[in-house]
Amino acid sequence: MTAIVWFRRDLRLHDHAALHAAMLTGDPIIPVYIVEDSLCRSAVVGDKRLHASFAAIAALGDTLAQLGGRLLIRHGNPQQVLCQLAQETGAEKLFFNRDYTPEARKRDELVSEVLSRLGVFVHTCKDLVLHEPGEIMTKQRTPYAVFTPYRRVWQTLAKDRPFSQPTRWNLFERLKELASEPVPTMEAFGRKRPIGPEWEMEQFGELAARKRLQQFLDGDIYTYKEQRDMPGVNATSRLSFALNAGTLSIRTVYHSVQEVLASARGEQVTSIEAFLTELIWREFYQQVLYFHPHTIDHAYLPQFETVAWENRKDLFTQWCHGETGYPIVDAAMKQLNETGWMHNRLRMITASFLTKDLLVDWRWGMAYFAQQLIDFDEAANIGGWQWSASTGTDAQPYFRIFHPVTQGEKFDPDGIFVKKYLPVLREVPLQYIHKPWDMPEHIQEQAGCKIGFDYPIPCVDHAQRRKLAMALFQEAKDRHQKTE
Ligand SMILES: Cc1cc2nc3c(=O)[nH]c(=O)nc-3n(C[C@H](O)[C@H](O)[C@H](O)COP(=O)(O)OP(=O)(O)OC[C@H]3O[C@@H](n4cnc5c(N)ncnc54)[C@H](O)[C@@H]3O)c2cc1C
Repeated sequence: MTAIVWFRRDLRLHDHAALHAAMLTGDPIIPVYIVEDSLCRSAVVGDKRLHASFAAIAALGDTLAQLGGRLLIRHGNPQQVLCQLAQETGAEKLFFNRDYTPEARKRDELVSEVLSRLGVFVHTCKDLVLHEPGEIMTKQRTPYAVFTPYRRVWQTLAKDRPFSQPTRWNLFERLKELASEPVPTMEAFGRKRPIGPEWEMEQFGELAARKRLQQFLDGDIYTYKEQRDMPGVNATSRLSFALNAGTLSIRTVYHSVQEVLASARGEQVTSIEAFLTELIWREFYQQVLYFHPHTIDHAYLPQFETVAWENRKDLFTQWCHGETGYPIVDAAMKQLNETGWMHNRLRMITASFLTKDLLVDWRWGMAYFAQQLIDFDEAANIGGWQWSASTGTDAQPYFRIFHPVTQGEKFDPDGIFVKKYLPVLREVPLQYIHKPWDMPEHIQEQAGCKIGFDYPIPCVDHAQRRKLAMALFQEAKDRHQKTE
């Protein structure tokens, strides 16, 4: 018998549930990745995000080649590709790891149905999370909508251990004879490849992910709690791409952290626990989306579905380009546009600013993040946006609105982050760094930064917009109450 292992958001060989399950059968294995061309051509996926995925696929292909194997690459719709591969090779089993987004579930159900009809045994595994949607429910068997009680239950449950590595790779012997496309390239899809050492292919593979985890465990995890909100310090794990592309498994991360925790003392323990809490948020949002698929483009809280957003295109464009005149917002958007990643505190600040200061619909910002982020994860992105826009589960209340100046002063007190991404502000004295419009003219001259010329005048007045935002939310709430 032969088993196909379909790689998707799990681009690694270590601690891979579906691969492990397939190996246990003792059957020779055909590893395959299916490229969905329409997605690679779609503007919904930006160049940086696409490049990072291609690089992770290439790294997996290289590792398999070093083992004397090969990653088959095929293009097309998954059920057709997999049916054809099963017929071509006589494979009677298909293994893959479960994914929980509405689109992925639809695709996987179809694949399972079509292949089962062909007589192929379809085996799916838990791999993306430690606890799947449905494993943690309230006493009334409803999904949790509030994080803290969800977290409490999550913490009490036993966790799967990482899977052991096979000592011998039993790969399909005619693997090299099977037709395979080359690893997809940016050029093939008419895309621009980002340039610079940080974009080298090896930065995105399994090996790089394991190194990043080790570095984090050797240092920043011990100070995570006090430094995690400071974008200038850059002390978070930066594991989000690896966890979403699956170049690293969540079991490996969790159990490695547990080992570090076992020998930690005092403040270190609180810090490590704060990091673990973030991993729980990741799973919390997976189950929110699973049970509330409409939150993909509708507010979780129905009372805020009809907020009368202004949706001014000019303001949205200024936000996308980092030209709002508020340094912490602009520097954050530059970080996103240049690196494909943004610090969590800044994701909250920019999302709050777009929705509550610019009064632009959260769905616009969410789509922009989805295009730009290399660590894009549908559930986390929806969760983060709806939290910031006050429309989601356990969200920031709509009347608690981030002040873009005080957020900057609190979380980038030395202006290190702002100066890094907005070099035009480098000579601006610290007292003005988060409100450069307050600089007297002679200081603007000394700093080489004329407001309105070298750096924009704020595009809106925060105090006014805050009042307007609160009124719009209140109106939506009142409208909803009347219709109930
Ligand atoms: C508006 C908005 C949009 C977001 N979009 C995404 C997204 O598309 N993809 C994504 O992975 N995260 C998203 N997040 C969550 C968070 O910002 C990132 O996971 C985090 O910044 C990644 O950096 P890190 O790996 O250094 O995080 P760390 O602080 O080191 O956290 C470790 C891991 O925990 C998980 N995590 C941390 N914070 C959150 C969170 N708030 N929600 C869910 N999981 C979390 C991630 O997997 C992360 O890698 C979003 C947050 C907001 C506010």
